[in-house]
Amino acid sequence: MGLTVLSGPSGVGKGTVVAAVRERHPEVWVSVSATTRAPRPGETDGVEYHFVDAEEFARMVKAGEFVEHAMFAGHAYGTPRGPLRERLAAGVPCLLEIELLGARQVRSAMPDARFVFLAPPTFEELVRRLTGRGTESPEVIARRLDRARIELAAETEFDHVVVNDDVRAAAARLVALMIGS
Ligand SMILES: Nc1ncnc2c1ncn2[C@@H]1O[C@H](COP(=O)(O)OP(=O)(O)OP(=O)(O)O)[C@@H](O)[C@H]1O
Ligand SMILES: Nc1nc2c(ncn2[C@@H]2O[C@H](COP(=O)(O)O)[C@@H](O)[C@H]2O)c(=O)[nH]1
Repeated sequence: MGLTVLSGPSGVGKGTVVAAVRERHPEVWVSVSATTRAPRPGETDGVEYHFVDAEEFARMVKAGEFVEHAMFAGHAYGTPRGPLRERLAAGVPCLLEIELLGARQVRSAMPDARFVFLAPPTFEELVRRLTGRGTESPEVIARRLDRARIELAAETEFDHVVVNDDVRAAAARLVALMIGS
């Protein structure tokens, strides 16, 4: 139980696997991060993210409102502290979907958390997924793939590796690690 951190390169399918977990396991609470990036079509403020501007993000950092925060491909992302603290205190299984630098910060602050790396079946498949999603420009895709190489090299820092070959199977493996079912 407690806190699980899910990381993995951009486009591997973290959001898709987390959505599958939520569908079948409403008892799992998923943190909603703050970000300075613009919403993608179909994203709603307060659902996928709290979309904030750089000034508000800086204020939140200064006020100590984040458990962790990091820059990723030109935008800031952070995990709000208050909601996570409340759910953990209530004994709710909590899930953070965050990139590598944030995961390392959580590892330092909360070493008892469980750290899971979501890996692609192959690098070529990762490129196909990221490109096929169609949400980023070629320049942003290139930045995210540069970062993906760094993230993939850090796989061994994690307690568990789940390969996202099939969404339902990967979600089931993640839940089994989180709550043992
Ligand atoms: N197991 C899978 N097989 C095939 N396609 C997948 C699989 N999992 C996810 N995808 C597809 O890959 C694309 C990227 O998935 P998703 O947006 O969930 O990735 P992500 O890791 O959350 O990315 P980011 O970190 O950039 O937000 C989506 O188009 C999604 O439908
Ligand atoms: N360190 C953090 N990383 C986060 C957080 N929320 C999301 N993320 C990660 O950022 C990248 C890009 O996300 P995208 O939605 O723009 O594709 C991805 O790896 C997310 O997991 C956070 O609060 N802190």
